[in-house]
Amino acid sequence: MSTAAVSARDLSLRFSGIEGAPSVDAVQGVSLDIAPGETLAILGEAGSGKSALAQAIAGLTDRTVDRGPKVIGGSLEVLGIDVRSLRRRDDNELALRVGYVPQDAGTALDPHLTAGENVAYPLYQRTPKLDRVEAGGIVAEAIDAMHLTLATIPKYPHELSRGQRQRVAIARALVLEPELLVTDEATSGVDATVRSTILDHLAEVQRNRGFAALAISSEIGEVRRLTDRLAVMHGGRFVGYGSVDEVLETGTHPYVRALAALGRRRAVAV
Ligand SMILES: Nc1ncnc2c1ncn2[C@@H]1O[C@H](COP(=O)(O)OP(=O)(O)OP(=O)(O)O)[C@@H](O)[C@H]1O
Repeated sequence: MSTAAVSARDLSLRFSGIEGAPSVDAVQGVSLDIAPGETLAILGEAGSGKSALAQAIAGLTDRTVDRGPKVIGGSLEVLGIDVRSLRRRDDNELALRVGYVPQDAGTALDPHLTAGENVAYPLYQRTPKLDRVEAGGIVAEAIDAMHLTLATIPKYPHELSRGQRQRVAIARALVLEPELLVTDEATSGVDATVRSTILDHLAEVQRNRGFAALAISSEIGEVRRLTDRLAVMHGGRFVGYGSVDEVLETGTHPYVRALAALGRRRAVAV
């Protein structure tokens, strides 16, 4: 039997407060499974703990990054690795196997590097002496997989549109051919048409490569395009978990009811 891509049991995460601020219990008692090749989408209002969960699943905790969330309870295994066992110095194994597209990833690209150099960055982290021609080929393929033209490669982030920057960030997250892709609102701030194109390209790459994915989204329509599996977060907890229809039809939490009503109104409008 193959190992689950992600397995969390009763997981709780806390941010320690900085400069005297109180700590924040961002995630409380969450359990979830993602099988190899499967996608789980997460919906929830601002501040419900989605990003904290995404960070921990990407292996970014207080042990590996500054101001990362601390696992304070339960367990979290990602690609067979106990996230609690990661250390700053040896966290590379997960970093190289999990692609992470953080919130506002496009804005987080290095402004001093071209799009191509941004995408190549993880390749050189893994293999510092990688042949430049080989790296160029891999970068071109990654750019092309997100349906960006090769003319994008020498451009700097400020010369690209927001949608193009998001796609460069996704290409960068995919360049090492990760076994798991974690996206934190990969299409936020991008207009509806471009959003739809990006989702199609992502789905295409996933079909071809078969990686598992955790996709944080802010929109039920987007979730339906990505997957049939949904978790809904509210106040750090899961208030719905299962197939999209099952969650929306049987969920009793007011936030889930509101989501279901919104979905119905949209369906009527279409
Ligand atoms: N680095 C941090 N240090 C302290 N508290 C944090 C940190 N990051 C997030 N928080 C707090 O943890 C809680 C959960 O935040 P999180 O970003 O995970 O929510 P979210 O659902 O992703 O929200 P959004 O959609 O706004 O990003 C919030 O109360 C937030 O203010």
